[in-house]
Amino acid sequence: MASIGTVQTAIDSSILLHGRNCHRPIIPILAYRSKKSVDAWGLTNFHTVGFSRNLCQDNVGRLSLCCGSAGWRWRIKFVQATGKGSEEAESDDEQDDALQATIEKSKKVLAMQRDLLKQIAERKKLVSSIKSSIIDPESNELPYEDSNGTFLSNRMATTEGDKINEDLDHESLSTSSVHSAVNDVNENPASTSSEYSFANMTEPGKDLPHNEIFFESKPERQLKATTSETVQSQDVPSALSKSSVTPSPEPFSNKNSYKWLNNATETSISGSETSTKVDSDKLKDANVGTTILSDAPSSLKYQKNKDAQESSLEENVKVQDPAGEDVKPPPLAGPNVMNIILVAAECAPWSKTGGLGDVAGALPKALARRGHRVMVVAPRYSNYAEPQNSQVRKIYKVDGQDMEVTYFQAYIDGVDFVFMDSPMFRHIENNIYGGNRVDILKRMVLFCKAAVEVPWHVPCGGFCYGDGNLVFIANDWHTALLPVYLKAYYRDNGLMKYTRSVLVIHNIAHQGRGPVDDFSYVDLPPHYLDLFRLYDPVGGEHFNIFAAGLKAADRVLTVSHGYSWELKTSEGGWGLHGIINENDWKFRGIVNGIDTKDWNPKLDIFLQSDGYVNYSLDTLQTGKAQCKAALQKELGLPVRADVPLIGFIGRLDHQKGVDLIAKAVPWMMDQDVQLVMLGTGRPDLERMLRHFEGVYSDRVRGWVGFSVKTAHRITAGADILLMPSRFEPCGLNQLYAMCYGTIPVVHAVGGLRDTVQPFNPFEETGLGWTFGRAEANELINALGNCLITYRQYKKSWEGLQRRGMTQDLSWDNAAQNYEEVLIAAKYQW
Ligand SMILES: Nc1ncnc2c1ncn2[C@@H]1O[C@H](COP(=O)(O)OP(=O)(O)O[C@H]2O[C@H](CO)[C@@H](O)[C@H](O)[C@H]2O)[C@@H](O)[C@H]1O
Repeated sequence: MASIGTVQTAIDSSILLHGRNCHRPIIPILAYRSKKSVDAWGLTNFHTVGFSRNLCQDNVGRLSLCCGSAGWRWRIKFVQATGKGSEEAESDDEQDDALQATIEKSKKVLAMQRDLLKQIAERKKLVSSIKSSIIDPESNELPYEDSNGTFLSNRMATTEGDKINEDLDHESLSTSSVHSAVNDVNENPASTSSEYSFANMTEPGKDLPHNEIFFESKPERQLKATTSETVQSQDVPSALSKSSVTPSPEPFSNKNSYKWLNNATETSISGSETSTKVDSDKLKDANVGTTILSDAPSSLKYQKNKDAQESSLEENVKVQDPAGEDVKPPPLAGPNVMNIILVAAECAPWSKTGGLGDVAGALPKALARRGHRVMVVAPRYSNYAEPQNSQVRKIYKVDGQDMEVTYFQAYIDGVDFVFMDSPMFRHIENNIYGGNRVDILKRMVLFCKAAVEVPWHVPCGGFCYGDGNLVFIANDWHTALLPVYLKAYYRDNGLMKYTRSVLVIHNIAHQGRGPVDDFSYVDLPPHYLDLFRLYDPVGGEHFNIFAAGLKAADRVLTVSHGYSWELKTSEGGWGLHGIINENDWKFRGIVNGIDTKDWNPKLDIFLQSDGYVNYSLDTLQTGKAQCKAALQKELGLPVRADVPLIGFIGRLDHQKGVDLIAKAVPWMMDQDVQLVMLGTGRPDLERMLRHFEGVYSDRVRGWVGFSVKTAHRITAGADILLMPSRFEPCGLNQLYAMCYGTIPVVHAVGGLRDTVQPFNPFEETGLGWTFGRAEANELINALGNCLITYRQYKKSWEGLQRRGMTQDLSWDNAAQNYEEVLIAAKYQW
């Protein structure tokens, strides 16, 4: 057989092959790929699939082909029977093709290398021009706390900073113009709206004779999906978004950077097989591609990340070195590298009311360290310093009204942080769960509807995540609608088939309950009501968002082993235990980690002024003593080294057992101790804190408010941390305390039982004191033993501190466990 041409096309199109009309039969040989893949498909991927019966040829040589399913693209090689008719002839032909392809590939690799070297040179020029024209942003790097105690970075928080932000926004516009130019050459069918319509949609796997090949090569697919399968465009039609408003591009404020970006982008998504492959290697290389593209438009970020970028580019060149001398080690996740999007209503340090914010700020970084491409999506409650306006806007319906969202983004520590801006989220930074039930519900409807489409619409580092090899991690009831939307709007309609969702329970006590009529707000097909409808003796029949999320999610996690057990009991499940038990097969507990950069006595930025000092295990005795004295001084307590200083940090509510401390206070005051309590919450408990401070002004401080700085300082300065929580899914404060050589006294429940092994004086083991029932006398008993050890057994005390400080509490272990769950979800059909 002789090849007479190769054509890449969508199906159902007519192909004109001039002068090829003859009497011998023409046979199309097809190679196919999915909608999402931008992977190179070499000649070797051709499969003879015998579609000749679908091939019509008119008398001017126009071939029309009718096969496959809508939305798929095909590569078609046309061959004519030569008369040889033998297998030998066919194999000669294939060898010729393969040789030709290899030569073409080599040429393109060389061209690509030349391009990259040119880009490096241009970049170096740009770096030096930026150096001479702007202030070094690193010089003003220390974070500060705003009036509400919210931890922010003061970089670019000044008027001057705002100006820089504006400039950067202009540059982001230039990015979007590059993206739209790039769309013209983007072959990904997902960017063609008709191909994504529900009506046209048929299951690709069903129509393809070779779908088994597609599935068999999963590990390969997932790696590609994480890198090159990502979608370039914001034009993927949305089942939910009404329209997209993209402002017209403004003039580029930095021609050099635009030029560089343009080069990089063109190279990255070149339609040729070879360059696509090379680029996928580049992207595979631990977010290298992301760094290059995301940073290019911003001269400031560009300067900040210059070292990383230079080495990235050099590594890219090395990776493509045909000699292959310097091969980078594979990511820790190995071939299971995925695109991960964590969606949460709060994310530290930008927004935080408690532990969820800490988790959303830290877990993604640990997952990124394992090699995954990771994004966090959170609402933008106020003007954050780092994130830049991506100029992507979408409109979603909430309760019949059009709501516009705009996305801001920053790339920090290997993670894409995407913040969703909308009038609904603005100006509630001090009360992010505030408002009436329906207001909160509507906010979460908007957040989840939009979040599920972020992987299509928001290019990070120049490339959208795409929906292949993608897993969402939703958190608590606020984002429990996400798994439901993923299913109802997309997967039920054959879309986002390879996207999975995991729902994490941080606290089952808040469930998004309401009357059954609330279903009208969530905008779902009527039969979905069953997922939400729940009956329990307390609430009767009601609407329950957490219930629906637990059922719809592919996997469910909670934040400790102890809590995962408790959730299955009628006492611990708060009405959802039935659903959790029914879904036990997909349920697991993973103990939280901590951010060992933020919460580290050696590095803690809040211990660098006002008499506080950083300390480590080596300087524990002097350093911690100095912090204690600084805390006593700052709070106006007598500065005494010998008095045990007891701390409490947390929400003032029933969960945290503050009332148990209140009952124990009279006893404590007889023990010659100092007590410092920091918290906000129930007004009666806030009043109680103030009352104790008034009555025992020389021994008690009750700080009503939310202050991250004070939380760090209490953790460092206190000797003992009390956590008498009635239930505690994991608890982070006891973990922070142990890292700072502060001994926890806790109710042995949930994650507290998992993480605080009780002190055994005979074997000198354990990490703190625990008590079995949430009762004041039990707390008094445990605290009494703790005080005796503090006063009389100094060596044992030091041992407790040492053991606590030398634990590995980082997120790295937990991230590996999360990865296992994400992989399980991915292979679940
Ligand atoms: N007034 C205040 N000022 C400053 N900082 C304050 C503060 N009050 C609390 N914090 C901080 O908020 C965080 C609280 O985290 P926790 O894990 O103890 O509880 P939370 O109940 O919010 O989280 C839920 O989710 C987390 C994460 O999964 C689980 O560990 C936990 O058990 C579950 O209840 C800590 O970083 C603490 O320092």
